[in-house]
Amino acid sequence: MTTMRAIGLMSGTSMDGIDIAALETDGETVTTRGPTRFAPYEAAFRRRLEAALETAKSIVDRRDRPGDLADLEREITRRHVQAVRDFLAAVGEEWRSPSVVGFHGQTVLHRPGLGVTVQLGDGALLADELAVPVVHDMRANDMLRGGQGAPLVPAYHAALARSLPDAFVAQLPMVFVNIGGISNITYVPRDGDPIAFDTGPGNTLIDQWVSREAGVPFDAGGAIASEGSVVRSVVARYLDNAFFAKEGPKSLDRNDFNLDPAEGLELADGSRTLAAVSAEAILKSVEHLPEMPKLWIVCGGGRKNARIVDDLRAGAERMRASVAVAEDAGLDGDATEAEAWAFLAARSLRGLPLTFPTTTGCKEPATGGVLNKPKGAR
Ligand SMILES: Nc1ncnc2c1ncn2[C@@H]1O[C@H](COP(=O)(O)OP(=O)(O)OP(=O)(O)O)[C@@H](O)[C@H]1O
Ligand SMILES: CC(=O)N[C@H]1[C@@H]2OC[C@@H](O2)[C@@H](O)[C@@H]1O[C@H](C)C(=O)O
Repeated sequence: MTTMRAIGLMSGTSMDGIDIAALETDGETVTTRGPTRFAPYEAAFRRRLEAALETAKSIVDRRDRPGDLADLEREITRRHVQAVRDFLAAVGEEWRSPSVVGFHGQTVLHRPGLGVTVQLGDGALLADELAVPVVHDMRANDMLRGGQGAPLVPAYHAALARSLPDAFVAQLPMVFVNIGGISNITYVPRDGDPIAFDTGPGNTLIDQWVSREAGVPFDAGGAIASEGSVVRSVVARYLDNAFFAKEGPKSLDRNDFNLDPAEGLELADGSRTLAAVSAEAILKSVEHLPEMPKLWIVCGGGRKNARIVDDLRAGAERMRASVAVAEDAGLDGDATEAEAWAFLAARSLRGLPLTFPTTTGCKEPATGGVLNKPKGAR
């Protein structure tokens, strides 16, 4: 199978902007990881996206677009068009004519129990504007086949794990951790399919906390948390949630956890405590794994919060495992999800499975995604 150049676009639950990454792949192995870029959302647009989560609660049919959601969908798509144009203008010649774009869109509602997941993003419009085939809506088919519709990044994590230098491959079974707005893990065994599930709140509670209490969008480096102490009773209240005892596959909506248990804490103690919640929620995942992982590789914006990573390291050490941030393994921890969407688009074009019974709970391995050919190619 010949390889293709693919672009992946991720606007995740942190709602901080659009991650863009290019990949050369055949959808099974990763030949080259290409250039990346981040197009941030300004504070006002982030607030509009947050408001959309409230509006989206009234959605019954996933095609419903109540309130301003139809306008917002066009605006999100327009921003992706611009982000890709800026990206293509900045990259080397060899990356300027991608074969396909994998488009995540913005999740505004995720209710796996009801079989509903909604990502705002108009794949046909993006394809027409860019004059490139676009694969979008990659979660829906998995849900139709009995899956959670998330996480989808495990197929890529598994391919990445096997592409790492020998010293890392020797540490299978390993776990990839993505600390985005929500955190999720992929357990990669020595043989067989990966096991994956969402593990709990990643940065979203920390972001909401410092935004409200200090007027900043995130706790850069974990500096605010570094001034505070962990309040164990609050961590215990968060971890008491029935979600953690549940076996995977399982997935979360951004609103499944909120700041209630942290109310009344002082700024720095709140940040430190929520960082501990993020780390401990991830570590608790071993209760649902067949074997202790030897290595945890940490991707996503949360790896830049030193307190989360410290807590992860301390917990992993107690389990005789080590923690590496993505860059220690030669990866780009900001781009992993966008790369995954490029990889999944390539898989979708080939009709390969995006999800597995062990990653989302689908009945059998399921492909997915909607292919939008640009005007003129239809
Ligand atoms: N320098 C930093 N220090 C601490 N935290 C950071 C830093 N930079 C980014 N972050 C955190 O990372 C978040 C963005 O992470 P990321 O882009 O991985 O999330 P996402 O893709 O939106 O989410 P998801 O994986 O849930 O879809 C920010 O909202 C912020 O909380
Ligand atoms: C419904 C939805 O958008 N879920 C996101 C979210 O952010 C992290 C976690 O929750 C994960 O399940 C998923 O994203 C990643 C990219 C995934 O599907 O693998």
